[in-house]
Amino acid sequence: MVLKAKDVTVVFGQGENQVVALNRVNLEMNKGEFVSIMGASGSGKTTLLQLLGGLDQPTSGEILVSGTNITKMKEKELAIYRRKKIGFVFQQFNLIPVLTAEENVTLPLLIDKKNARIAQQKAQSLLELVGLKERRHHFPSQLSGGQQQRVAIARALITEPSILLADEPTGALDSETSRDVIQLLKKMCGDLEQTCIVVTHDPFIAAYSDRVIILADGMIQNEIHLDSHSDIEKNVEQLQRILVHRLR
Ligand SMILES: Nc1ncnc2c1ncn2[C@@H]1O[C@H](COP(=O)(O)OP(=O)(O)OP(=O)(O)O)[C@@H](O)[C@H]1O
Repeated sequence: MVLKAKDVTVVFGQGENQVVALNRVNLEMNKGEFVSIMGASGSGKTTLLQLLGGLDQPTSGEILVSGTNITKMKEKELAIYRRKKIGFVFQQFNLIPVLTAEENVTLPLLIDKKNARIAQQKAQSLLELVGLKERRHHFPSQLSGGQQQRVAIARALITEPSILLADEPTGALDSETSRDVIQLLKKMCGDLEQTCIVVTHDPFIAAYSDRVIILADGMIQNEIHLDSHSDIEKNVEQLQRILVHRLR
């Protein structure tokens, strides 16, 4: 098991303004699993992802990553954890506009003081894997949304993280590009045996998962196991049937 959340609670604010964003969540994820987190707006999806990525700490409970309790870590240690173990992909790509695709992908290794030439070679092979070899010298503004997200995926994978966290990675893309991006993410994570956790509102995206976790009011309301190698359309239908009742 690569990740375990034990009785995790997150409370924001105080008194009348208090919001319980996560309420005693328990979760386990295995190496190589591809998991989606769904739920209505405000159900706690982003909060959960941020905890798992070490961007925030729970009010109570524990998060264990490969057996290490990250909730006990100080900020400096957490920053190292994030840099070495976690890859992040966001809805808005978050590429640096003045850097080329290749420079954006290289950056996490340079920040980690790795050899520049090796970083460049690694970036080039990742950009080839995501289908952007010919565009590696383009700036983000010269790339389509789907291409920018491919660069962001390559950037997230360059440090060989054991967990890849994606918050609405297809939220800014049209449906056809979204499908290409989620298929790429799944293939890359599968090839590299990484655990991938995707927050999404879209059943067409969640349909590619091994497991879908549905949050409601900060609690896990339902877990659906899918055969992600089977007919994706069948998975979409199954999810839509369940979500019609759950996501009101
Ligand atoms: N920094 C914060 N301060 C106060 N309340 C917060 C904070 N962050 C999140 N919340 C609240 O916690 C709850 C869960 O928020 P979260 O962003 O995790 O939901 P979500 O499921 O990701 O929503 P969405 O789908 O709209 O992005 C919401 O009620 C939200 O208003």
